[in-house]
Amino acid sequence: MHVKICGLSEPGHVETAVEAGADAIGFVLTRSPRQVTPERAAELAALVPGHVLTVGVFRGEDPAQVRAATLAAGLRAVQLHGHHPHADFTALKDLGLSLVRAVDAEADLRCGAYDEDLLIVDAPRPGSGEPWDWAAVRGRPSGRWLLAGGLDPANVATAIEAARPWGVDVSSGVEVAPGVKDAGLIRDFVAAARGAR
Ligand SMILES: O=C(O)c1ccccc1N[C@@H]1O[C@H](COP(=O)(O)O)[C@@H](O)[C@H]1O
Repeated sequence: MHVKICGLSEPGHVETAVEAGADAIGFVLTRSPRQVTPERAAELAALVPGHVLTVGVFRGEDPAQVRAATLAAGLRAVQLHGHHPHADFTALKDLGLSLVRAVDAEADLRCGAYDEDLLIVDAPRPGSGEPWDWAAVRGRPSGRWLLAGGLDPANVATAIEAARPWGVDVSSGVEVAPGVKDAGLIRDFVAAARGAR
């Protein structure tokens, strides 16, 4: 089970996520209570070992803005939220980074349909912490895909059982307030996701 912890902004929480065994760590580079500057993301990404993927999270920015921020932060993957056209992914292909397409359940759920390397199937409002009907997508996405949206340490095993994803992604569910992560919740989330059947 691939586990991504998203929206980190403090060095201690990055270290906690790495120690807990996260496979990917997301830095939000778009408007959000979790937004960090590319310079801050670069400082935080420097704490992440090579086996853990560092991801820049965007929503609504054009490819030129995404390119500039991702390169400034030195990240290894780009996550585009919303209904970006195929051309936006094509425009970023030459970066040689992993491309992640993050959409709601109404979108095309074939991983790779937009030349992306990884698909995230998320709630209609990304980063809101709102649970949704995870079981509704069971069997629909193809390829490597992460389930996101309203997951937390207490419900992630149920969500995995319901949707059968390749991995999971969380932001709000490991926080005590919007944008304020909690080390214990990060550890609990990784352990619960890994322990799920
Ligand atoms: O986390 C954010 O603030 C955010 C903002 C804008 C776009 C995406 C964002 N995060 C992504 O949303 C889901 C997690 O949502 P939740 O808070 O756990 O319900 C995940 O894909 C994050 O990468």
